[in-house]
Amino acid sequence: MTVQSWQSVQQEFNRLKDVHMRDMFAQDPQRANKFTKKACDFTLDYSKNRVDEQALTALFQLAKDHKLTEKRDAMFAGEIINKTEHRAVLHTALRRDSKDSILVDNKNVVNEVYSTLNKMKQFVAEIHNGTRTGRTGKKFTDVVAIGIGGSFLGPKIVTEALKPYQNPALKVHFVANVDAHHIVDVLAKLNADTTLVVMSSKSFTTQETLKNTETTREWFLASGAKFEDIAKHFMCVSSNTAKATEFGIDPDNIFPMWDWVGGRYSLWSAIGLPIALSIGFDNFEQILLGAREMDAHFLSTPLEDNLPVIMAVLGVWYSNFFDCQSHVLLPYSHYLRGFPAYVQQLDMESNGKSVNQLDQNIEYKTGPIIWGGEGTNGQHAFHQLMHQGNTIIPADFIMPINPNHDEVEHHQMLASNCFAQTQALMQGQTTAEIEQELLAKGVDKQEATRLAKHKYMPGNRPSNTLLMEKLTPIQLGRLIALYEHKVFVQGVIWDINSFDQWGVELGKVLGTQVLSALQDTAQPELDSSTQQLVDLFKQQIS
Ligand SMILES: O=P(O)(O)OC[C@H]1O[C@](O)(CO)[C@@H](O)[C@@H]1O
Repeated sequence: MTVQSWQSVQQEFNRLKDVHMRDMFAQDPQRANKFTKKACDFTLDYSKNRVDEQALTALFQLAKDHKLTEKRDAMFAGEIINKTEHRAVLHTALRRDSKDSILVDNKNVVNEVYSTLNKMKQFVAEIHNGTRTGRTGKKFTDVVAIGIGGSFLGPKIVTEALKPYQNPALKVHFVANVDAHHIVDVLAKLNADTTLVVMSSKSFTTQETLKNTETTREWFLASGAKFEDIAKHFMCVSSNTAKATEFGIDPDNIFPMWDWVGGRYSLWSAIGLPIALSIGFDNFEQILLGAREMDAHFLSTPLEDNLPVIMAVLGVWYSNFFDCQSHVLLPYSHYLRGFPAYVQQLDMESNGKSVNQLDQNIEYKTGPIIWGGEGTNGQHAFHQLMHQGNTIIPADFIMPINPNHDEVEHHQMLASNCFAQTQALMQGQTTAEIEQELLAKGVDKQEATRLAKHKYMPGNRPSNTLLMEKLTPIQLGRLIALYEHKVFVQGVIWDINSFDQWGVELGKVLGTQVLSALQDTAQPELDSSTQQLVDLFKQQIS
């Protein structure tokens, strides 16, 4: 980080670190209005953060000094910004207008994107209208979507979030884990004659995905199908056409992916095929359109009014100055219950880094631990620590104002809990207030003083509230793109490469070695603890 920007923000932190948001609200009746921005049908209220205009100015300057706008434009233009894998980063090309042009190796990638989208569109229509059937001529009723990480989380959470748009005649089942309890349970309910399998793996080397697909292929053949029937039932999305064909997938059934799309940024590509199969291609296009709108907002809005930038600089403020370790996502929406897990991969796989773009080790904090869960459930579980634990956890409260049901009172209760949690986190409750309450209830003075200590709510705990009118395909596209860009901005400020993921590789290599020890096909050198676990497993497995 440039020393000057760092120092300016540090000064702001020193000025504000002991100021309570209660006092900020009391002193400025315009505070909520001042720190609320509307864009892309979102309202972002970030007034319950420990900042004022001066601190925010320093934070935006930090982003400017890290050449945010230049780096953002370089990403959108297809420059090789992933410098450890020597790749462009162009998930935004997946949602561009068909008339646009972005050149990678002298090829307009937007044309490739649209030829794949057209192939998806035709495929989805054929499955939905029954012109493409299974081997016995029956219409498909189920899709088993196999993939993991970025080839799973995006399609799964989007399909789940858009339940009201799902086609009831075609049920999509997602399977990721190599733990066969999942695939076995899923397949047990299905009829192979009416089941379509979509295997998604950008690399086509991922152990879990290959194994689950093999198991599904065995199940399919055991149903009486012949080897040549596989072509009618197994589709695949991959950038590794050679490996996919070698595996037995018909080349016509391979939907392409490109190395300029990272797995965790890929739901907009053919990796989104299970989404389109579930909610229809028109709705899938709406998701792309929403993301395109958020891209336009990110590209053209001054940093001070730019939603992903505001959320990003606030995150940096808490990680690097308040020393916060985690960030919690709290969707007050059952349909968005998977969103924290999605952002967890997006953010932690992107920004969990400790070497900068100049190949130097860095000491400052980078990506926070992302976690969360749906409201109000969390209020009866982990919110205790958010309110009274001795660590600050910045929170994003996310809520659609209009639900997809007619239970008005339920929704009012949901909203009141969401808003009240932001209020409780911000204002807290002083020991004097608590003591007063206890005395009024007839508790004696000594007991009231003692209890007040335990009931004390420090408050001053920051949160953003992100409201949307309704959770629709277009709005979900905007929401996901908002978080993608937030992660990008933070990566720029931390001067890291947000687009590689070397940290997951060693586990894969060692996993293969340990497997050879479990299967007695090799005797790798293992540390005594790992060897002991292998021996125990082999002794006790029946
Ligand atoms: O699509 P693939 O190549 O099977 O990879 C799945 C996931 O595995 C990872 O490489 C991590 O192991 C993710 O980045 C990726 O989304």
